[in-house]
Amino acid sequence: MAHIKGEKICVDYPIFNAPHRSLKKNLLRVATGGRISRETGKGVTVRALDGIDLDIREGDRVGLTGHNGSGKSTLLRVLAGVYEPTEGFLDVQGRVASLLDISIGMDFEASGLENIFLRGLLLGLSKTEIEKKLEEITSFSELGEYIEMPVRTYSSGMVMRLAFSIATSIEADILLMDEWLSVGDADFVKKAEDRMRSLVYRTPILVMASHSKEILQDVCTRVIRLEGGKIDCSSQN
Ligand SMILES: Nc1ncnc2c1ncn2[C@@H]1O[C@H](COP(=O)(O)OP(=O)(O)OP(=O)(O)O)[C@@H](O)[C@H]1O
Repeated sequence: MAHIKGEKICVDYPIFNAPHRSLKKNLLRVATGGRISRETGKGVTVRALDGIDLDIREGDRVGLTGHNGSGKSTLLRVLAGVYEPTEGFLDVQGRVASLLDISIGMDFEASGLENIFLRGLLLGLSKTEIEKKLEEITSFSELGEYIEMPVRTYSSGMVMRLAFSIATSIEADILLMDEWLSVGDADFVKKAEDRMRSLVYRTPILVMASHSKEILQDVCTRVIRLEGGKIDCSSQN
């Protein structure tokens, strides 16, 4: 069974070359960002996550919301295994698909077809799995003969179509997203929306950050609000 369990997760970012002198207190009283600390001997750090407890099970579609700098992307990266918690415990059971930056790792000198393999491998698919999906991904992208051309010859919208078609072809137990994905021109957007929904509803667990109340209400079964790296318990539903 897919499952995410976290206890008192903290993430500190060390800041190199940061000024050691604090600005006046009234300037520091801001509504955004993690807590900046200047401990002697430790240098300057930003505590982006501060004691996060999580218990996410199959069937949960969890929305992460909160101000800029409240820790949403950091939490997604911790769940994706990009960052290790500085403190606390995290157990992620299941195959994780991270759609945090769908065009990362794209080789612009390689063809669309070659990029399907490259991206597929990065997403954790085997070569055989990618071969099985090749036809479907190519046809969904509607890139026609361009699929055999180097990606550097694509427009930015064409690159996103390709990246989106690959990213949404995966099968995973846990899906991580930074905002609802929507790409392409008016015609493509409609079918991209259907494809996103199909992916989200067939994946046992979704964790998605979003600033859109409508998307969170529409897609998620519960919402976690982060505030300065902590869970705002009063806002959970
Ligand atoms: N690479 C980094 N180095 C240092 N500090 C960082 C880094 N990435 C994020 N932070 C800090 O961590 C805190 C949380 O940032 P994070 O990107 O997780 O917030 P967010 O909720 O995703 O924000 P947004 O809504 O703007 O995307 C902020 O205070 C930010 O300044």
